[in-house]
Amino acid sequence: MSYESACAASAAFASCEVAALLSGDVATGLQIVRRDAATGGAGVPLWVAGATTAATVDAVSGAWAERFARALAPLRPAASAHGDEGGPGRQVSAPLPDSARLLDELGLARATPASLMARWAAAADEVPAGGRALAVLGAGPRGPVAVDLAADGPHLLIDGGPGTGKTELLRSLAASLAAAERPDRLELVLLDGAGASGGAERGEGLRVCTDLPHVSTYLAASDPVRMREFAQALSSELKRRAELLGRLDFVTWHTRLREGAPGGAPARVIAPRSPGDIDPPPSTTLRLRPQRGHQHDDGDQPAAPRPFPRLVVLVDDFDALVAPALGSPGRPAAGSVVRALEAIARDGAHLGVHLVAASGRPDRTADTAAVERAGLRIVLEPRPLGPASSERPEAEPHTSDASAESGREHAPGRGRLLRPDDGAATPFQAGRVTGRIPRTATQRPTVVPLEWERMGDPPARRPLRELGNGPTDLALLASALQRAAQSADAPTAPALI
Ligand SMILES: Nc1ncnc2c1ncn2[C@@H]1O[C@H](COP(=O)(O)OP(=O)(O)OP(=O)(O)O)[C@@H](O)[C@H]1O
Repeated sequence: MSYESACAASAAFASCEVAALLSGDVATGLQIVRRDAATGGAGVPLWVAGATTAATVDAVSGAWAERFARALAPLRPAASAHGDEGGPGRQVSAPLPDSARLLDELGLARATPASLMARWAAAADEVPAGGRALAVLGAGPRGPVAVDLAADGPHLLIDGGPGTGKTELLRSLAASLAAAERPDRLELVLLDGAGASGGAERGEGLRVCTDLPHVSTYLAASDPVRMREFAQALSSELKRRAELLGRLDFVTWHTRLREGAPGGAPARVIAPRSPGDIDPPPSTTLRLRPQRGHQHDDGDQPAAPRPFPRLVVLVDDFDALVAPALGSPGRPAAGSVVRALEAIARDGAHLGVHLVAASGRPDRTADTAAVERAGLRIVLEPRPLGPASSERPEAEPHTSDASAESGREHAPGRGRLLRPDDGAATPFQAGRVTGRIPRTATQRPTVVPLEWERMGDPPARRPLRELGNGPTDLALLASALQRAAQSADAPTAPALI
C-alpha cells in the first residue's frame, strides 16, 4: 500500500494525529507517521513518516490493516475533566441528544456501592489532599461535559428562564458531585430560595436530594428564624475554616497535613462551633446529622488536626433571595442569607467552599458577588416550540443558533457552559436524575440506518423508556451511595444548624 493510498484508503485517518503505516505486498514493515499542521491539496492532511522502519510485524494483508483501522476509528481518548476530549484538531462531534440520563453520562448505569467506592478510591489517588469537586453535567457533542469546581470555579452560576431545568440541574450536580467523592471529603449544603418569595409549594425542590449521604443540611427559605440561624452558621463555618487554615489555603493545608505538617503548618486546633440553644427545627429545615457543636472530642486535650471536607453550597432560586417578593414569609431574613452567600463568593475559594447558585432572573442578581466571582457560568435555553409553530417567539439573546435552527423538541436542560479561559461555550443536554429507572433490561436490540459519513461518530443513545412507577435514578444512586459510605467508613459532616 503506497503512502498516499494509505491516507486516502480510510476516512478513519481524517481524525488521527498519529497513524501506523504498513508497507510491503504482505505488510511487514511498520512505520509511525504523524499528521503535519499543514494540509495537502483538497484538505487532505499531510502525513510525515519517520525515517526508519519502526518494527517488523507479523505478515498482515492490506485488507486486514484497513479492517483494523476502521475498528479503531470510532475510539476516542477518554474524556478529560472538562469533557472536551481529544484536544485541538479533533473535529468529530455528534448532535446533542434530545434527553440524557445522568447515570449513563456518569458511566454508572447500574450504580453499585462497589463502583462508587472504586471512584472514590481513584479520587483519593488523583486528588490526595483536599476533596474532589467534579461534576458531570450531561451529554455534550463529544461525550460527557463536566465541571471541576476546584480547578475551574470556584463558583458556578446557572441562569435560565422558567421551566428551563435549573432545579433538575442542581439536583444532578448534587448527585454527580456525590458520586465523585467520599462524604468525609465533600459536604453538600442545600438551600431552596423560593420560600423567600412564597414559592415553597412549588414542588420538592432540592429536598429530594437529602438522601445523598453527603448532604449535611437542607433549608427551605421560608422561616426567618431558621434562615438567620443558617446565615449565622454559614458565616461561622467560614470563620472557623479561616482560623484553622491560618495563612494557608485549603489544598496547601491538607497537603502539609498529609506530609506530616513540615514546618508545623496545621498547628492550630479550633473547637467546633457551638450553635447555642436552638428550638426543634420546623418542617422547612431538615436536620440531617448531629449538629457541629454537639461533636466533642474525647478528653480535655485538644484533638490533633484532621482533614475536613470541601463544602459546596447549592442554592436554587437565588434571585428570590436577592429580591424577595413583598409579604413573602422569608423576606425579613433573606438579606442575612444573601450576605452569608456573598461571603462565600468572596472568600470561599481559599477556604475550600464553593457556591453553586441558580437564578431565574439574571437582571436581579447581576450586581451580586456570586455573579461577579462565578468562574463558571451555565445558560439554560428556553425550549423551542417545534418546527411548525407559528407562535415561536423572537429568539432570546442566549438561544443558540443550533437550537433555534433545528427547532427540534428536546427536554428541558439544554444549555451552554462558559469557562473563563474558554472563548467558545460548550453546549450540552443536562442529565436527568429524577426520572424513573429506565426499563433497560427489557429493551430489544434496535436496527437503524447508518450514514457512511457518520460511521465514526460515537454510538447514538437509545431513547429512554421510563418505568411508570417505582424508584427514581436519584433514589437508586442515593441508596448505593449510602451503602458505599458505610462500607468505606466515610461519615458525613455534622449539620450546620
Ligand atoms: N434535563 C432534563 N431532562 C428531562 N426533563 C427535565 C430536565 N430538566 C428539567 N426537566 C423537567 O422540566 C420541568 C421543569 O424543570 P425544573 O423545575 O428543573 O425547571 P426550573 O428552571 O427550575 O423551573 P422554575 O423556573 O419554575 O423554577 C420539570 O418537569 C422537570 O422534570
